[in-house]
Amino acid sequence: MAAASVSALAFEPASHAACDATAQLPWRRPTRAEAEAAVRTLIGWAGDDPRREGLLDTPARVARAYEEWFAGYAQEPAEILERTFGEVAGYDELVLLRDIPIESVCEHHMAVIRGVAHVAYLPSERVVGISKLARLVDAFARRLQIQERLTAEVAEALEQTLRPRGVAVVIEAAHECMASRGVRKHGASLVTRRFTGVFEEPERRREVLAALAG
Ligand SMILES: Nc1nc2c(ncn2[C@@H]2O[C@H](COP(=O)(O)OP(=O)(O)OP(=O)(O)O)[C@@H](O)[C@H]2O)c(=O)[nH]1
Ligand SMILES: [Zn+2]
Repeated sequence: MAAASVSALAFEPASHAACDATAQLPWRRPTRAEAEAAVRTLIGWAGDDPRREGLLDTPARVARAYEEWFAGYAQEPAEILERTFGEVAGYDELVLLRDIPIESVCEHHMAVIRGVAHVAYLPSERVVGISKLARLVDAFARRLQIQERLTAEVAEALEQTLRPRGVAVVIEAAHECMASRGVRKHGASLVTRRFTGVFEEPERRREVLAALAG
């Protein structure tokens, strides 16, 4: 469609405090109607006509999809790790969950980050259900992120809630913003690592990295 006809569309105005980065008003979450209007604006910006039949329901679908992609904002990491188990027969060795698939969204381009996370900790008395490690990763991944912060937040939440002797988090992920646009480097992946407690010691760090490598 021609650019002239797109610019002639009567989009709903996006002049509310929720979207205006320069506004002095406190931020508020936009309504669903405002979110859908913003999607119509982006469809127009892409060069298409949001009024055509195939696109009529798209803003509502995108709003629903956002609720899944960004479900992490509604999750409280400490609650995920609330239930712990103390009957471990003295087990005090490494607990390591490897290859947890992750999907996140980069906060610079809102493009997908996809990869795996490895989460390890050295318990002190209590352990957490392993599914909770994956849930914890998701709670932070399903937000706008940079990988370094995602890595640090997972480690910090485990450290604060479980108080283990040490935590190691390694994430390896490909950034769609580097593959489908910009520098266009398919296959490159970013590796980020965070170590706390005993894993700050070089020897223990080597041990956990060897375990992570399988
Ligand atoms: N450190 C880090 N950088 C990221 C992450 N996700 C995306 N980026 C980078 O964020 C940077 C944003 O740079 P800008 O120069 O502001 O944006 P840009 O002009 O779109 O940059 P290009 O992607 O190089 O075209 C880019 O280099 C991205 O590759 C991440 O998780 N961690
Ligand atoms: Zn990006």
